[in-house]
Amino acid sequence: MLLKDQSSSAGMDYIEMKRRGNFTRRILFVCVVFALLIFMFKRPSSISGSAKFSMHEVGVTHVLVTGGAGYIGSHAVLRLLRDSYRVTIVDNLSRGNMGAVRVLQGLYPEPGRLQFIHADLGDAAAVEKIFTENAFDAVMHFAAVAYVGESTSEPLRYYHNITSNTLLVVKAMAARGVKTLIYSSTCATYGEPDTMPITETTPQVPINPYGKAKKMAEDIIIDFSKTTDMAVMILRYFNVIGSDPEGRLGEAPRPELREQGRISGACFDAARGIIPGLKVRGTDYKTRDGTCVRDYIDVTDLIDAHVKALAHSRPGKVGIYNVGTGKGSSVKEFVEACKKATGASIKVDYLSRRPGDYAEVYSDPSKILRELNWSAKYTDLEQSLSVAWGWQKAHHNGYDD
Ligand SMILES: O=c1ccn([C@@H]2O[C@H](COP(=O)(O)OP(=O)(O)O[C@H]3OC[C@@H](O)[C@H](O)[C@H]3O)[C@@H](O)[C@H]2O)c(=O)[nH]1
Repeated sequence: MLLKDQSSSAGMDYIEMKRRGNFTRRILFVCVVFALLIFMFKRPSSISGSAKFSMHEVGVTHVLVTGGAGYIGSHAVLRLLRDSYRVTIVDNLSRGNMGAVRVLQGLYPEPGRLQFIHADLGDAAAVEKIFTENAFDAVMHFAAVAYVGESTSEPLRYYHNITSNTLLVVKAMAARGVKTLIYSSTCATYGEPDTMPITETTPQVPINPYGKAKKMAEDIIIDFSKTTDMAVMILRYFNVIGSDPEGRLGEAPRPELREQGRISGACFDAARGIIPGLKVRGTDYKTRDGTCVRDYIDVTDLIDAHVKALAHSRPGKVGIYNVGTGKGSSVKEFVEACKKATGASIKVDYLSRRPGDYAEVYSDPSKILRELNWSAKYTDLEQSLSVAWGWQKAHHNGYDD
């Protein structure tokens, strides 16, 4: 009986152990499945990224940079190459500089790292060919004419170059299944808002053809993105200044466009004595000193925002961000900072208002901080201008030196 009881108890123990073993295996199996599900959902898809992964790690290696020979585009190419991306530049060299491309080629001579294509984005056949012959993972679309004053005297050039060319780029991307677009937009799309600072939900009421053309390009991109799983990031830049802190690249506007040019170029030209003095356009605005107020953002910070935008882009999602410092400086304050940075006594002439200008714009950059963990680091105007002046002094004739 005892024996029987013992054997029966041993049998019971064996059954109990087996039951517990099965139970443990089941729990383990459920845990493994659960862990796998968490891993799959947390892992970014091949095109999108996350804060932890660079786009390169998750699969984006080849970026098309339109306007990569230009001031902002060339700085973007430098950063992308530094971060191990493959880059193709397409530029019609109407405003950009082959000299900038040569600098980049010299820094990254390895075959396959940097390709340059001389083409106009208004040439539909050329654009189609570029997209057919290359497999791009993402496009950073910088190429554009970008002078507010010029846009009022040559509006058709602006609608063609900005709006129509963007349409062709987006069409080509759609045809070839390129799923990530980082678009260079502008604070000029807001026009002259009643309240400051400008948030991304501030109504866009552009007052010059430049701002209107960019707003239309934004609309094209946003409407198209609703019909696809394209990942879109629209960055609305404020006023870009500065240059590569290592002095490899700079801003070299076309000499023939001097009269149309931006305040930074005009200040440097005046400091170098290339032009007799700086023309300040408008002193009767309702601002603290009567001159226009702008939010000056360093190009190094701006490009960092692009890299973060690329990393955070998600299929089927459109992200819209202001890229600025959140601080406004008047033209007079800008000129004072430029005088200190260059050590030159810049002669200033005060003229009437420039057509298309708005009195005051500065950004609320809190959305981009919150969502992309980006904020401007180089917020000292004089410091940014000193860095840019370093390149300007060494390149009296731009990239031709
Ligand atoms: O020679 C000059 C140039 C400019 N200015 C003034 O300086 C201020 C800034 O003008 P800029 O031309 O440098 O810049 P804007 O504000 O017109 O547009 C700029 O910022 C937004 C970007 O998207 C545009 O591409 C860029 O041109 C304006 O008040 C303008 O009238 C001068 O007083 N003299």
